[in-house]
Amino acid sequence: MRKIILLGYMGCGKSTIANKLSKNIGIPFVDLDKKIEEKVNLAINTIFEKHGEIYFRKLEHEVFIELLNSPEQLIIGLGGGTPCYANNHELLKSDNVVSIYLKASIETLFKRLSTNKSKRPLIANKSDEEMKEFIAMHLFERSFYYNQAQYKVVVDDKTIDQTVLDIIALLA
Ligand SMILES: Nc1ncnc2c1ncn2[C@@H]1O[C@H](COP(=O)(O)OP(=O)(O)OP(=O)(O)O)[C@@H](O)[C@H]1O
Ligand SMILES: O=C(O)C1=C[C@@H](O)[C@@H](O)[C@H](O)C1
Ligand SMILES: [Mg+2]
Repeated sequence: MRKIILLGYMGCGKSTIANKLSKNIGIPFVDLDKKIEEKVNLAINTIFEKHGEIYFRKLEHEVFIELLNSPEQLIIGLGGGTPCYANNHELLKSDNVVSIYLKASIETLFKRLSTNKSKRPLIANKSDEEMKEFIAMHLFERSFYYNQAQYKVVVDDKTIDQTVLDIIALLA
């Protein structure tokens, strides 16, 4: 069954948008980060601390494949780094997959992340200045992978509902 995949940088709104989209179109939403946490019964932060990022990326790949192979129709919200590791970007073009990059500017990401960074291990300990610099560099490095998505929706200056409507228009 078809999978609708939302991807993009931390804070671009994958979980928020996917939740609302799920309610609007009646397709269940699964958040990859949450699935990973459930599988090993540890928070993402703890997985990074205890086992390191390489372990996390292997787990992330495995759980992503499991979700893609599940028989149900699903909306899948990826983790911010998912497309950038383990050739996951190639899976964005699989049969029965609609992949959508939620594209946010550095300013939008900075605004959204600065109020809520403690659960995001890659930025949790950075000052505002360091964070801005980090987002700019990291987004640049990752853009190649994000741009492998089939569709792109710009989210800057849009409400949650506007972005959801843009996605519904793409799916029609
Ligand atoms: N117009 C908007 N669209 C989406 N999210 C918004 C919007 N305005 C504010 N936000 C806020 O941006 C924050 C980041 O959103 P969210 O957690 O959904 O991002 P994410 O892409 O799932 O991040 P992560 O990769 O870290 O899981 C949330 O606090 C959300 O409420
Ligand atoms: O951008 C990233 O690499 C990450 C984003 C989050 O969704 C989590 O998957 C984790 O914190 C790593
Ligand atoms: Mg999320």
